[in-house]
Amino acid sequence: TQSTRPQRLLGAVQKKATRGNPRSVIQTIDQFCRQREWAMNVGDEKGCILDSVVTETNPTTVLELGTYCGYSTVRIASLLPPQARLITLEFNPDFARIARQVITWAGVQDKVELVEGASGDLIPKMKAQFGVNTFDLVFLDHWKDRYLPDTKLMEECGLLKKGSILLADNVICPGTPDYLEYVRNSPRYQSQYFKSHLEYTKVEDGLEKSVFLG
Ligand SMILES: Cn1cnc(CNC(=O)c2cc(-c3ccc(F)cc3)cc(O)c2O)c1
Ligand SMILES: [Mg+2]
Repeated sequence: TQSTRPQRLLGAVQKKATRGNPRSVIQTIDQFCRQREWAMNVGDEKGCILDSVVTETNPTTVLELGTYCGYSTVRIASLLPPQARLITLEFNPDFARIARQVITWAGVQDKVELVEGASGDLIPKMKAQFGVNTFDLVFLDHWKDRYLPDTKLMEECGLLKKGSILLADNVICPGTPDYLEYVRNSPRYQSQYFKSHLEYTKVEDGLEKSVFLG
């Protein structure tokens, strides 16, 4: 039977990346996506912007919406201080299965909790079921039409505090127009656009960083 692209990406990681070395896992995936097959990881260019936002935020509790193969999960987790934790939500069980193996290969599994399910169902359970108070940083990289409803849901569930950072991928390509309009016009957010390119291409894309003002 035919392998899937995530399975081939995992194969490259297990063949070429050094176990326990997150940077080598990231480098291997980027090389695979440039030389073999494009995949919808945040990628190296936008990944550097993600790294700088993570390090300047120095978060203890991070939420990632959309794990895919775990590329950004590994990127973020590798920058977290020892006690910090990252909860990542993935709807697709096939992606989740691959991501768990990428995360373990990178050796960051102790900082990461991967939860399978729909973000709209899981966000209201964060406090009671996952012991979360508020998130210092949220990385939005899942279905583009879920960015806005899930942001409103996080507000309603009291998961954001004054100073919480939302960092959204793909605000230009594929685009999240309703989300952008909301965070750029709402008095409850201070937003900033980081111009970049769609992963592994010359197409314009970017990250939107929005600070929740409370
Ligand atoms: C199926 N699925 C499970 N999770 C998701 C959420 N992610 C995306 O949809 C996504 C899509 C693209 C993209 C795809 C085709 C294209 F031509 C241009 C861009 C890039 C990204 O960085 C993404 O995050 C989709
Ligand atoms: Mg993306």
